[in-house]
Amino acid sequence: MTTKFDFDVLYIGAGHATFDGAAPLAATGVSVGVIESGLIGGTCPNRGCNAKITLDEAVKITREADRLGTVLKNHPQIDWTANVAHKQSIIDPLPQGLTARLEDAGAKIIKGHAQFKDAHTVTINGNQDVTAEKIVIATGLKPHRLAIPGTELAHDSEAFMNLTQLPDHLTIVGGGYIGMEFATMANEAGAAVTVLLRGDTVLRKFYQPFVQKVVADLKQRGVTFITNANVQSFEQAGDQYRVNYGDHQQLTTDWILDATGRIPNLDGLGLTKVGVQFDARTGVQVNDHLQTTVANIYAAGDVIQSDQPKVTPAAYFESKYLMQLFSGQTTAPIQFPTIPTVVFTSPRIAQAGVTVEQAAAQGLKVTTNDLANYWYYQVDREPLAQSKQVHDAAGHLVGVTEMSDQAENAVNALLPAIEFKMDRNQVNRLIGLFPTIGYAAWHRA
Ligand SMILES: Cc1cc2nc3c(=O)[nH]c(=O)nc-3n(C[C@H](O)[C@H](O)[C@H](O)COP(=O)(O)OP(=O)(O)OC[C@H]3O[C@@H](n4cnc5c(N)ncnc54)[C@H](O)[C@@H]3O)c2cc1C
Ligand SMILES: NC(=O)c1ccc[n+]([C@@H]2O[C@H](COP(=O)([O-])OP(=O)(O)OC[C@H]3O[C@@H](n4cnc5c(N)ncnc54)[C@H](O)[C@@H]3O)[C@@H](O)[C@H]2O)c1
Repeated sequence: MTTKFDFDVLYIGAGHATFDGAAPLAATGVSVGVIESGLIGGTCPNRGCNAKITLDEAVKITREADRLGTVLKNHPQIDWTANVAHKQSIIDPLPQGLTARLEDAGAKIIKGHAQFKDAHTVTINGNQDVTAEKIVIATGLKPHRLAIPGTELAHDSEAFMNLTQLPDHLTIVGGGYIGMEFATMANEAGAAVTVLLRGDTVLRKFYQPFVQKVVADLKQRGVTFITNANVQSFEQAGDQYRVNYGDHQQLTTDWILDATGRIPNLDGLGLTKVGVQFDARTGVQVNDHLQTTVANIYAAGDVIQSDQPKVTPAAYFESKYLMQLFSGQTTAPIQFPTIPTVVFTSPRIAQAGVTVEQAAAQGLKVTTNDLANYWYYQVDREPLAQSKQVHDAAGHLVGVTEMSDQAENAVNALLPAIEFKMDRNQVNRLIGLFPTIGYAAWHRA
């Protein structure tokens, strides 16, 4: 591109929004720099998806072992301390592997905190200027913290996943992805769990009848849900903590997880100085080329204002799009494919495409499959397994939502049919391995 600057493209942040595209971009000969203040890989590998799914594996197994109790001789239990050590052994090598992926492709990694000096220059740790023709803001999200007295006594999801001892009683504020996934893990590992909800809705972006079944199951397993909790303050109470909520109500707990959402990570970035428009709550404004209000500055991943869910598949796709844009493979606006989402409760709830609610509004046909009645879901005795398929008037599958232990795999299997609007003949030619969850899902496409 140019020799006027240190780099053709400089990324701020080294998460999925960067590395999935920055490595192949560097491999095309474009000169690429990546600035990272923390661990290479960002949230997903180090304190998000990979860490969480490793801890969850034992949850899935003990739940299944429970159901197959009459078949299995010894009932397994989760050793939380060992589980956290196992998680650490899985994620520890990831930053090094991702560093190699970037550097082997020719990208240069610069460790430190970046702040804009002008539209082409960022200062690292206040003392080193780096210039680039194009700069990508990919700084992700950080935990939102409740603005109440004692908020410093609460912790975030990363701290929970690093707990070497499981607290006897855990209080979780928030009923979103983190609240529900972590309530599931802590409950199965043996902690008493109380979830404090702002209103009475949990996982509001997921199909509510499925969510209600998952919540009812967690209640049956001992998790307490307090609706309209209006959390007011946290206080130290000896070795424990007091949570003041509602109308002079209190509970005592050993550990508090603030799971009230995540907000754009724009600390000390200097966006106002260079004229990049942003909103502190919703993120950096971008157009349909992921370009900010400053022409040579782009943004991708969790940090952008977008209708897409704040999940790795969206960050991955945006990163790949910028790679294509910067290497001259495209000039077209970004066109998002179907971005699927899943909450890793037990069972999971996964969805892609048109939701059941949207289908109702659009008059589309919704079919229900009671998967618990299907023999393959009876192999591991799944009591909670159902799926909903949405078809358009021509019979194309346009949406699916599933609640089951392998809902993520079922939805993955159906993505091509949704994304490429396959007709009946095409669907009929996709013959999956039998017996598998993918086959079972295709059977219903
Ligand atoms: C607990 C948890 C579980 C999750 N589970 C899933 C899941 O199962 N599936 C899924 O799809 N998604 C999941 N997510 C969401 C997923 O992690 C994010 O969507 C994804 O990581 C976004 O990538 P990103 O590159 O946009 O941001 P990040 O991965 O957050 O990367 C941003 C990077 O920028 C760095 N940075 C910030 N400011 C600066 C600066 N000024 N200078 C230098 N560096 C800076 C940060 O240190 C960070 O490394 C989870 C998130 C959490 C918190
Ligand atoms: N499986 C996945 O893909 C996955 C898993 C974990 C996290 N994530 C990502 O991380 C992000 C953050 O997750 P999250 O669960 O923190 O956020 P979230 O937005 O999913 O949920 C936040 C919850 O906190 C509640 N809340 C907000 N203020 C409150 C208050 N004052 N009192 C009580 N409750 C309050 C909200 O009503 C909501 O239920 C998600 O948006 C998601 O993109 C994804």
